Amino acid sequence: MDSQQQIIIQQNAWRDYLELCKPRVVAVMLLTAVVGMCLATPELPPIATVVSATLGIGLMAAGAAAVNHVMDRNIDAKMARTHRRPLPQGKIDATKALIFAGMLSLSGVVVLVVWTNVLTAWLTLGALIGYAVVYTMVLKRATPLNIVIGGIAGAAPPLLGWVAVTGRIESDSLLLVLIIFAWTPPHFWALCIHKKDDYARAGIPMLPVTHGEAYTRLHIMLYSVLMVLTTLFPFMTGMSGVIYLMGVTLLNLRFIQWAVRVYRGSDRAAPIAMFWFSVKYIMWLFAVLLVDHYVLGLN
Ligand code: HEM
Ligand SMILES: CC(C)=CCC/C(C)=C/CC/C(C)=C/COP(=O)(O)OP(=O)(O)O
Repeated sequence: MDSQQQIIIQQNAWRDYLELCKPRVVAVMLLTAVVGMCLATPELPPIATVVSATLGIGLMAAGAAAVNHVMDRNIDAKMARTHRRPLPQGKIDATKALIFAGMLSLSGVVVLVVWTNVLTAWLTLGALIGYAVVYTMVLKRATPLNIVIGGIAGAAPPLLGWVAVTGRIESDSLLLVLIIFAWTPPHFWALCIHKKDDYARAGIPMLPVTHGEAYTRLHIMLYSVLMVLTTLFPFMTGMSGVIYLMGVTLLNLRFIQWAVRVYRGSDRAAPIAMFWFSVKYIMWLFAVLLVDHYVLGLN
């Protein structure tokens, strides 16, 4: 093998390791964490805290994602959506991936303990265990309520960002957690309807597999309404102002429109379109929270 071929293989190996980190999901989580940091204080949060907390939370979230790739490698091999991942393809073996996950997670803990604060490190460790162990190893395989409960881990980043800045758990930060917590079931179940056969083949008890599509569509609708209600809390408590209210109302109208289309069930493309909209929705919602915070300077 010549040196050029070796370089190409090494470049591809890095791409595989990056894939273990679920970089796009983690990036959006970090957006919600940074917004948590910004909303925690009327001034700009200290830049050193923003850097260390983003790095630490990012490393630990990536570590959790890599553990998920290891634990789910046999399931992933059976699903069309995931069978090309590095572990099912044999591009990375499980031991190496686990060492990689351990290194990411440990360096994340060190960054948070040394440069952020210990409470943030503990809470992020809780989220890591919540996703990598409680959701991935237990709930995902056990109950169709897996993502309702497991969603707490994915919803944690705004709290983690907030605590990084203040050192305390404050009630306003929990409102942001609540929004992502209520958003997660419609986000995931929409995809799940589209990928129902995949999950059935892999023997994973996701809601459309265990309770059928109609039941799942109804629950997407119910959780969407619940989510819309939770998005009003930041305005009702005075944490955010009218810019947020106007922005989130537009987003909510579109979300409910998608939920209705999915609920009706006649448009086969609606669930996957709703899933992709849900990703844009959560990014825009946190962007609007940020704009509102700095333009209106309410808290
Ligand atoms: C336990 C809770 C959650 C579950 C079960 C879940 C499930 C999923 C699944 C199965 C995908 C498809 C991944 C793929 O095909 O690679 C996905 C994509 C995505 N999720 Fe979630 N999700 C959860 C929480 C979150 C949270 C909290 C966020 C961000 C705040 C998020 C952001 C995203 C993004 C950005 C994508 C698109 C990734 C891409 O571009 O490929 N998810 N989610
Ligand atoms: C420390 C911290 C903030 C931890 C959160 C970690 C994290 C990356 C959560 C991601 C949520 C997610 C994409 C779940 C899907 O898992 P799945 O196994 O159901 O989906 P898959 O089939 O695509 O792997």
